[in-house]
Amino acid sequence: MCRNHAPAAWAETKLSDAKYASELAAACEAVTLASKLCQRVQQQLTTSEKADKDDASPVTVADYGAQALVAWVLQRADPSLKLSMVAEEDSADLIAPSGAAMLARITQLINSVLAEEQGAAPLSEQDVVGLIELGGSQGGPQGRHWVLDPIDGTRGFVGMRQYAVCLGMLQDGDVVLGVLGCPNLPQGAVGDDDGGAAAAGKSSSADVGCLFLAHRGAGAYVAPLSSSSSSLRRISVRDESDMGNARFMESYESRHSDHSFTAAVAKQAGVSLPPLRMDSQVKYGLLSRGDAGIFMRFPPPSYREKIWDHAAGCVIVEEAGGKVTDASGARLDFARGRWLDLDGGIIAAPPAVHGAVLAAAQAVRGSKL
Ligand SMILES: Nc1ncnc2c1ncn2[C@@H]1O[C@H](COP(=O)(O)O)[C@@H](OP(=O)(O)O)[C@H]1O
Ligand SMILES: [Mg+2]
Repeated sequence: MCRNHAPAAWAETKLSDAKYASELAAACEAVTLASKLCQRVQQQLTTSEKADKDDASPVTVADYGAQALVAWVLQRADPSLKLSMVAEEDSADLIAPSGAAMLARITQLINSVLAEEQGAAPLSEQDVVGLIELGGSQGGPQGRHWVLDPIDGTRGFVGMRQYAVCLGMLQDGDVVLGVLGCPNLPQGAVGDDDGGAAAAGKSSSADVGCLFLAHRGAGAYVAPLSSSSSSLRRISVRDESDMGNARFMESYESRHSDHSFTAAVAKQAGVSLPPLRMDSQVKYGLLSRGDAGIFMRFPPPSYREKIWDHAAGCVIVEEAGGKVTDASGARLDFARGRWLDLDGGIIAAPPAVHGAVLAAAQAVRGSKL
């Protein structure tokens, strides 16, 4: 029996008596706690770590720490169930002799967050390894699997831009819950194109930090990350039929998504505003909140997408009234294991706009064959 109760802010919404309300409450608690750990690490990044974007250590500590905390909350919420979690990190590097110092650093960080935020007893290094190893599930079409990216947008995290803690719940092949913790995202509308760096610079201010959440059939919502249990707002995509006013979003990193291809698709579709480039699934949140009208992602052909990079964002967009497909128009299938095999790329937008962008993408693809 899941012990989490629906927060007070859900009272007037369809969430309060929704089928997976207690699981969603646990997911929100898990993502909020993991986001606090990430914020703590990001605020402590030294000048040299910020400057050297290839130094993986701070983001590695936060990645492992966030994964262990999410597993800790989910397991505590329902100790009677064996947790199945498909998550990005594994313990191999930590249990190797060379990982001893890193494991000690992660355990110390987790314990300081647990003591301050939960008043919980400290975990041992063994506990931490065990929690991280819970993320090794293969997922699949049957039963319940949690899907976690502990830090999506690792380059944004180190670059002091946008990143997100992303947690979805897959039930018999369908993603039924999604939660995104976005510590650097302003609560007000975002319209600039600096990759979110300006917002990250103000990350301690009260109006920065968002929690997006969705329950299949009960809507998509946003709350301030710091007070998500007391405040909630239903969100929906902005159906912009005038493509001249539509803004599209794509990856900040051009190696993750082909910027020249999306520029050609935008031109073909009649989109004239410049793109909004941001790291991570924050983009799905912005689409769901109506800050921008289109999301496009076209990775190199050899790249294989993973389910944790899209599961939470996808259900949030769909519950906000949007449509998410691959480049041939098929819905994303999260039930095939850890990988998300899809055709060409991802397009997300309100239904009418989606059709126009899909047609434009297919025309541009056709012209390049
Ligand atoms: N060469 C590549 N092509 C496409 N996606 C890539 C990539 N290398 C990494 N990624 C994925 O892109 C994600 C970030 O997406 P975005 O570009 O929207 O910020 C990364 O998530 P992580 O940061 O969790 O590793 C990673 O999974
Ligand atoms: Mg990711």
